Amino acid sequence: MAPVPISQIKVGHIDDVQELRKSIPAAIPERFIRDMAERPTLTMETLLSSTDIPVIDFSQLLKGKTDELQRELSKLAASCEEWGFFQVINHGIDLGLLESIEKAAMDFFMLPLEEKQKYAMAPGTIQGYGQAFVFSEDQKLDWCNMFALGLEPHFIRNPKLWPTKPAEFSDALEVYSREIRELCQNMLRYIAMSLGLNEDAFENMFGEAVQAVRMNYYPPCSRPDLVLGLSPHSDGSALTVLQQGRDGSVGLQILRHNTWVPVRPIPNAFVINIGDTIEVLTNGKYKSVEHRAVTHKEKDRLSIVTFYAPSYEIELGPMPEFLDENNPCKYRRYNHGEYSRHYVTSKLEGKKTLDFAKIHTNSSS
Ligand SMILES: O=C(O)CCC(=O)C(=O)O
Ligand SMILES: [Fe+2]
Repeated sequence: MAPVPISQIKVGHIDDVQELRKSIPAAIPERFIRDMAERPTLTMETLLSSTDIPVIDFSQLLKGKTDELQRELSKLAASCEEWGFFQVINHGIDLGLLESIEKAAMDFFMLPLEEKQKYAMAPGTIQGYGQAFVFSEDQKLDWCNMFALGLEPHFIRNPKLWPTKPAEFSDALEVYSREIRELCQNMLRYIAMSLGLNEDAFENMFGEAVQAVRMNYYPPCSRPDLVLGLSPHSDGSALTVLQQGRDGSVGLQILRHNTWVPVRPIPNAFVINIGDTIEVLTNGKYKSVEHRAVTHKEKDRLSIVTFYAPSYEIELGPMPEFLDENNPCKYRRYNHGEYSRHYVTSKLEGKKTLDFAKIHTNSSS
């Protein structure tokens, strides 16, 4: 998340969805109502019939040079190639930490609006409380309140946006983000191995990696069939780690073979997905898959999302290992800081942000 000073943006009035829900529970202002083509289908049938995203057992990856490791690496390769998403179980992160960050996030969202607005996200920026990615008055809004903070390296932090309430918030976030950083580093090592690369290939390339967190709170919505919790997008990161609140609704959906597939949460597991950076580096072998969030009539939902990305300074493009006569180069080389800036100054619109790097050939779509 590069700091982007944008002054001339007119976003119009943005209703706070929690306040809307409290004052007029049935109201859905026009700006939240999606065009027909974007409205979600939310049948029980979809939920029951769809295949679950793959599950990776992290404890199997830790097994050194064994058959178990090889099996799990093959599963990881297939998950990244065919799904772009997987859930990670037995990740070894203390469950107490997951609970404490969930509580801190939830307690923050439950504070009075005046308190949360002390940390308001300025229009066109992406840190603080509010709705990110809104750049015009006619843009549709998401049924979501967000609270986002830059974490690493420290220069991306804005200390004024770190809340003093709840009192445990900052400490919980510090401890949590250290553990998640390590998980990201480990996962990138295994992802490199699953590609037949040197295990340090990504870490060596990334420099001092950028890490940010976004907490998304989706209150219940009286017409979940008309709105989206979060617009379709791919992540601008290398890797994203998502923790879902306990007892929340099923809300995350991924686009697979042109169908929106719900991700059913496994208790205490993380959902991990490939971001745009890995798609570019692998020349599209591993894909950053489009996803969105939907809302629920009675239940609310919380997600705590960590984005892990290369340092802004690095230049990247497809690695030579993924190029040959059958696999022509699909992306140009670019500076990652520039891509980050492009990402955070564009509205969420499917995989459109990656057009920034795509080389358009006659045969490519
Ligand atoms: O809340 C979710 O499940 C999706 C969140 C997400 O995709 C994001 O924050 O980038
Ligand atoms: Fe996302």
